[in-house]
Amino acid sequence: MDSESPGEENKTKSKTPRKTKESLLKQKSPAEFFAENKNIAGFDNPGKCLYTTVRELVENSLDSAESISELPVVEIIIEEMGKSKFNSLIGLVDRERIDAELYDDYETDKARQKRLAKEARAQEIQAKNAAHGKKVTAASKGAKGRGEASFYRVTCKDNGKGMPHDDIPNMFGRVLSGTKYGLKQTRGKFGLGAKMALIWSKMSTGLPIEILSSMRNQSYTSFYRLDIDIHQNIPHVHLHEKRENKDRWHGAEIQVVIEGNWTTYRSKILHYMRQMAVITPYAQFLFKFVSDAPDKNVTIRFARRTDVMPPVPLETKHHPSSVDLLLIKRLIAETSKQNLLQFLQHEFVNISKSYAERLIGEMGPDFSPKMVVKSLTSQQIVRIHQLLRQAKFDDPSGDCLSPAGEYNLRLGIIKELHPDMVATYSGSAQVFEGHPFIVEAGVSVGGKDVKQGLNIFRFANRIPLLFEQGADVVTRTAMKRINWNSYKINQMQDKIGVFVSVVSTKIPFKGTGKEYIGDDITEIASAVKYAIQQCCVQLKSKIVKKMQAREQQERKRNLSKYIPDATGAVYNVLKEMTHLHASKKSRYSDDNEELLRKVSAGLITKETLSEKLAKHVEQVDFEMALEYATQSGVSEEPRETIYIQSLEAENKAIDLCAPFFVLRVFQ
Ligand SMILES: Nc1ncnc2c1ncn2[C@@H]1O[C@H](COP(=O)(O)OP(=O)(O)OP(=O)(O)O)[C@@H](O)[C@H]1O
Repeated sequence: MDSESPGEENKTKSKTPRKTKESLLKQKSPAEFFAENKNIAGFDNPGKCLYTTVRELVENSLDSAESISELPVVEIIIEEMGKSKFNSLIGLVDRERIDAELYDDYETDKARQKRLAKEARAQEIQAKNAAHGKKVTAASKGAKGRGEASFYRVTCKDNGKGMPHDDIPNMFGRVLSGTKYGLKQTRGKFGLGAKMALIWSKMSTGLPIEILSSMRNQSYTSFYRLDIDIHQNIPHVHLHEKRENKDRWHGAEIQVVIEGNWTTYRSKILHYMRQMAVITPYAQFLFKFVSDAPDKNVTIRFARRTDVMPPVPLETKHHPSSVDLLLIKRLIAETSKQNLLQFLQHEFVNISKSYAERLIGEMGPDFSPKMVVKSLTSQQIVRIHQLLRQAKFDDPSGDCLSPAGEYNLRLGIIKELHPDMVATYSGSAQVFEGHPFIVEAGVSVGGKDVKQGLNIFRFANRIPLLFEQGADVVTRTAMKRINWNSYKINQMQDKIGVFVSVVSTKIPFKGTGKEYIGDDITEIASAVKYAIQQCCVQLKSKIVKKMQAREQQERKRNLSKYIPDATGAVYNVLKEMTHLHASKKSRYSDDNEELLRKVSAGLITKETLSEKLAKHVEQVDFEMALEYATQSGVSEEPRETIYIQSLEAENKAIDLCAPFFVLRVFQ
């Protein structure tokens, strides 16, 4: 019963306390919960909703193509719709404002004058700043009303696996349903993303989602237009049909119309796409933003840069030390194995037959290898759980994971930042709560459009993470736990790029928005620190060599600087000596006499002295460079490959051929 009748309320008032509305027991469906708390899934405001919708659709597309080892081709189109276009889409007639004062953005004439004057002043300051080369910030726009919503049709098309016809309604219309709950490295996990896009579309435009999909070798495509019943968390299908699939296309095309804000989230969306292209260089992306104002249109094609895909991540079994009571019960309910021995051996990783027998022996007299696993009592299951938590097991292997790979990471960094130097490192698999994980890192110094200080790029299961940077384990480690100075890197002045990619069967994201990995997991924090440090060690030796080369150049420059003065002084002394010698005021040894004769004959001049000294500096410098190169094993000089041809019998000459010359050596 929802509420009591007023009459009854009055009657009971004095006797029993009134039952308030809040104290009535109610239930909420998961869809209702997420609709009311959409921020925890990354749907905070219209701008962020547009960003997260794009993200969820793109990540589903990549998961889908990779699951069938298809090089991904993903097209994402955001079509901006003015209010009129949107209204005509839903069959609503545009209305002129009659009562202007009713509106949130209404301004009196006086207020308008005031605002315009303020804007003019701001523009003047901007112009002055620009003239003085100072940074110009975007001028604030005129007052904008709350109600001025922008609508966008977001379409994402891929060449992935597609979906079985009958599963589509639940995949898109039932919150917390998906195919990625297994123990496997995937971008998606919660069974929520696509549904949140639909819930937001329902909340902001009232429009359903449209899905076109076909699986490999399927003669038809499935078309669905569907909605979600938020209160019951069930799909509500408006239309579904099977259409002819002449081209045998496979993949999915999802279309949703939502409220958004391109202006505020444009740069985030483009950054996301760019970073996704960096970490997924084997995918081809076409991104389009289409507006009524053609100058706002954006088309970016992120070309495929390699045909080599990382291996497909494999589904793995649970590690015995990571399971809880609920999970053990579920595994027992779902297992096809008959007895306890088979169950332990086959439903977990790292339990061999002999180890399973030892474990069963340890469980106590109530247990035997042959006992029927489905007949275990609750107490017995608790005993199993206790033992699994205490016993020793080998760590899970990282073979089921699919890291980006050092090659891809390096490729991405070079493409993104064009750095002066870069180092990468790929760690071995480690474990957190029974889940294997791998950390890869890259650190770069210098580059184009890179700001001074730390520029951090984070990836988790090959998803770029753009929000909540401050609390993330990578940011904290890079800022607080790396002593950049000790690697000859200046944390404040150098342009440092830090790229870290973590892959795992379970990424411990904080929140369902998949925005960041917390800093409280020691295993991950220390692996991240180690990976960054390994890159820094490599960079340090490069930096030291560069510094030595620079010092050497400096020394040469300094020595050369004094050549004119030094030769001038020496030549003046020689001139003086020549005079003294000629006037017989001084006598010199034979060697010196010869020298003085050359000076008076004009064979030794200021110029010849200077030439000789310059040659000497050159020689000393060359010898030092050689010594340095032999010591450090580097040759900074450009090399030219030359090829030796076979000896010719007649003239016994060898031709050394380079692209620009041939050197013939006679014997
Ligand atoms: N483009 C697609 N191609 C094939 N299957 C898809 C596609 N998009 C969604 N799906 C299917 O729909 C399911 C639900 O997708 P949804 O985005 O709601 O959740 P998820 O990707 O499983 O997890 P998460 O909420 O973490 O993203 C997926 O598990 C997948 O099976």
